[in-house]
Amino acid sequence: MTEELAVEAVGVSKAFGSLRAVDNISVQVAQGEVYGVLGPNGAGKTTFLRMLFGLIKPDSGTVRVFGRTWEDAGVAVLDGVAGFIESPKFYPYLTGRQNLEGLALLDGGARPGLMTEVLDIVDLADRADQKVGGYSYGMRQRLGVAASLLREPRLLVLDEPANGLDPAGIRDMRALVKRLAASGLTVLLSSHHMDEVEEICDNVTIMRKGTVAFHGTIADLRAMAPLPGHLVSTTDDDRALALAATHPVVSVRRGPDDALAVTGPQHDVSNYLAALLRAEIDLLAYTPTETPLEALFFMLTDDTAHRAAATGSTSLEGAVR
Ligand SMILES: Nc1ncnc2c1ncn2[C@@H]1O[C@H](COP(=O)(O)OP(=O)(O)OP(=O)(O)O)[C@@H](O)[C@H]1O
Repeated sequence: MTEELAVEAVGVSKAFGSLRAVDNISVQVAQGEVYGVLGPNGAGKTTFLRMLFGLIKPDSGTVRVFGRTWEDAGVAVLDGVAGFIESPKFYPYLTGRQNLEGLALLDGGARPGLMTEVLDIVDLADRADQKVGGYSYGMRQRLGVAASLLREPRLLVLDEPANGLDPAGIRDMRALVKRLAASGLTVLLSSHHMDEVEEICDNVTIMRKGTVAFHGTIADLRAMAPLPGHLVSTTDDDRALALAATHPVVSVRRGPDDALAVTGPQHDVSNYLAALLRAEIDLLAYTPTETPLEALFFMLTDDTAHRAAATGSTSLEGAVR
């Protein structure tokens, strides 16, 4: 017998007036996997997650969570599901532990030892008795995960958990999600960072303007990604261009800002750069442009504003491998 899916959304749509925020989305999340819903701002990720939690009702389509629909089971659909949409909210004048105790009480109490366990998991045991008002944004996000874990869920749903975090906060949040996944918990998270999804997810749905732009494994996604690109400045660009003829796998063209745009498999690019040095052409600057997966994300989602902000780059070159 095949195992019941954690989430099965079939042909789900939601419009706000004339805006089709989610347009015929189908997603299957298997138990035990980390599933990413990726897309730029306004792609429809939060609207989709809201429908899973029953916070809004789809106009059409079916959402099943562990086999149950809202129509059949009502709020019992959420048995075994926890998480947060947008940022979790806490009382700033209470400690982290007091906030969690209050939430546990509302849920009918937590089993002995659970509070300590969840504080340990989210790495807040040392700070649990300090007021939340003094917590960093990352600590509040982690406390939000702790609050979800108090329900001992089988499925954890996180809406952009790393949004607004500094690099250390992002690192801690990713490490936390990986720990939770390793413990067997199913995690469904939304993100607009390709690197986050690549690092922690098994499968991904990329959304663009309410629709699915890509759906598959991270390995499938990598296979579609364009080759890595670099901007290179040398002491003699004319000779560097001429030398490119002996490295046919590598594409070398004049790029923006007088740099040479060098594209190709990483190993061949390295060989080409070594050949430049042997020919006594020095490198003055060497800058990777967006990563191949970032480039693919921008291609799939047509997210030009985000892309310019993220990379300062204006063109995407390179063959599809
Ligand atoms: N309650 C609402 N009423 C009207 N429009 C809405 C409502 N909720 C969302 N939208 C619109 O639906 C679209 C999708 O929004 P949604 O928040 O789902 O996107 P998102 O992918 O989560 O974006 P973000 O990364 O910015 O959170 C947006 O254009 C948004 O303005």
